[in-house]
Amino acid sequence: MSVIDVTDLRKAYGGRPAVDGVSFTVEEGEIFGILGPNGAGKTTTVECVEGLRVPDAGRVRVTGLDPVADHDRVTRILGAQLQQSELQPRLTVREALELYASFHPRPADWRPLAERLGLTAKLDARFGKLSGGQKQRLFIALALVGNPRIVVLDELTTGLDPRARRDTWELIEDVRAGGVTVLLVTHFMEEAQRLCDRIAVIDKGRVAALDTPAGLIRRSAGATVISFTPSAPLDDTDLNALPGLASVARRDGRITLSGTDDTVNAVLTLLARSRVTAHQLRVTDATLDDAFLDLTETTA
Ligand SMILES: Nc1ncnc2c1ncn2[C@@H]1O[C@H](COP(=O)(O)OP(=O)(O)OP(=O)(O)O)[C@@H](O)[C@H]1O
Repeated sequence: MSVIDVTDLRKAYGGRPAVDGVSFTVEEGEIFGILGPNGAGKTTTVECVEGLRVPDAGRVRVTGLDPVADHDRVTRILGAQLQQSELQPRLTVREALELYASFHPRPADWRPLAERLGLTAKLDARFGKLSGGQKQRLFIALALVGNPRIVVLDELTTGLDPRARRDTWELIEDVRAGGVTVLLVTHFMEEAQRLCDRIAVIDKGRVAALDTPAGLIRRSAGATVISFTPSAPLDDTDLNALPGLASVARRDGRITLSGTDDTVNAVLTLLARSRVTAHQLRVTDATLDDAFLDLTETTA
């Protein structure tokens, strides 16, 4: 069953389209990622889902409700991560958690949430005195304190150190295991690959691709990467003629090719025919990073 339906969403600022016909559906219980370069329209899209922005055209539904017309009901179902400016600097962490819990009819117990997010020692600290990472963790706690059915997290782990980032990922997995649907805006490929069931890659206000992380990697042109240091120079013309080739890069005498399994086989044949030995030969799957660059480059 879908809990978020976005159909042909459009939103322009001063005549410049920021979101230009975006459609996607989020199923109940999934972690759905929105990935895209800076300025692609990700935040505008999720703000329309949250009812914070009014679309110019298109249709947005959250559990069948219109986030603008039914804003109060939608805010009870959907927990959103706050922007920094929305919290008073003098408020303590405890006061913020109690205040936000009081907004909801059936809030979560904020104490275990604070514990899980490493905020227990900071309960009496004022918001204005928290580090960037601590503020970020508080925002995540506030998004979850209302026991939402859906949570929208925009730049979830920006500003967190690697340990806190991994802890947060585990927390999100727990949240999902508890039946909550997660809509996640992220720049981090590792985060998207680890957490998301499906990802919409947004570029220039449009959906460039929508698939599972593995599906996005498979469909990108250079799904397989082969790298080696040749014992003798190889001719560019021969390399560029390889079947299925997506990219060639040379650096410090090392050659890195991306393409398909056919590319790998053909380069091995080429090496054997040229009597060139490949030192430190590595064949790896492309990462979501590679797929992302490929998908967002080809939609100009
Ligand atoms: N309030 C606004 N007024 C005018 N232009 C805006 C406004 N908000 C966003 N934009 C523009 O709309 C486009 C999309 O912005 P948006 O914040 O949705 O992108 P994003 O994908 O979330 O970017 P980022 O990853 O950098 O946060 C950008 O060109 C941005 O400059």
